[in-house]
Amino acid sequence: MNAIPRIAIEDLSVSFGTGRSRVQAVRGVSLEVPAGASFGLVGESGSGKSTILRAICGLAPVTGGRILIDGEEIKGVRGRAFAARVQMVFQDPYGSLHPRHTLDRILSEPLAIHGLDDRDRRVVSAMEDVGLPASFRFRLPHQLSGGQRQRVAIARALILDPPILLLDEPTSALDVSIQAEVLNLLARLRRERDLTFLFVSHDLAVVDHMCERALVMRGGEAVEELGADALARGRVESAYAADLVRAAEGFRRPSP
Ligand SMILES: Nc1ncnc2c1ncn2[C@@H]1O[C@H](COP(=O)(O)OP(=O)(O)OP(=O)(O)O)[C@@H](O)[C@H]1O
Repeated sequence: MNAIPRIAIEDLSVSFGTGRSRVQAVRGVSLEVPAGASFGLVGESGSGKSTILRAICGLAPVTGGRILIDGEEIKGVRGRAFAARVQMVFQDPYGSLHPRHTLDRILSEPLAIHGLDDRDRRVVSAMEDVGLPASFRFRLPHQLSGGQRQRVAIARALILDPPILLLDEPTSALDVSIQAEVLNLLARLRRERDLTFLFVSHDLAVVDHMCERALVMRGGEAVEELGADALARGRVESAYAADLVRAAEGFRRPSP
């Protein structure tokens, strides 16, 4: 069984700036995510996790390596076809939602851009899928709680029915009591829609809950790849990954 991975990253390098201010954010990182899998990127702040997601979206200066989606190399400006296949959910839903646009407008816009009809039905059904009441349809982002805003961001990411979600610390800005709800929502949506996740978190406990495999990153480099067994039992090889395991201890796992 040598199925083509949904996402493949080969020897990826990303550098910001030039000369003495040059920062090499990602150094020769490779990974493969099969269709329907959830793959974690875990590591301390500044280790290059978000930069990998941005590079996939064409938002970071790639200096080496390749990015492939379903075996096809992705290069240059990402257009509509890419948006229909890959969507990103950011840490801060407040920053990523237009403050003066109602939920209706936020969710309708991608449908209009992609020329999809039946917008009323699609908007209502997208809200339902993420547990938002239909009565919220004409509210503005500031009239919602943090968790509800992140549900809107997830609904917007899924409205074009993409097979891939890139999730950048999607629950880190939320109250601890809300984090588990949003993680469980994401896990349910993945199961129901057979989505593929590339999931960034600094917290190994969250990655353990959400992912079957993960890459531990530090200083832009891949330190160690962890399989399900290593994630579940904290069986890691490097001292750095062991530190992440210790930091994750004590986290109460969200109930499934
Ligand atoms: N636009 C940019 N310009 C210059 N340097 C950048 C830029 N974006 C990221 N970097 C640098 O690249 C490195 C990796 O950052 P990145 O955001 O990918 O890390 P991270 O692991 O996602 O951490 P965090 O969780 O804090 O975002 C850091 O040294 C960061 O300062």
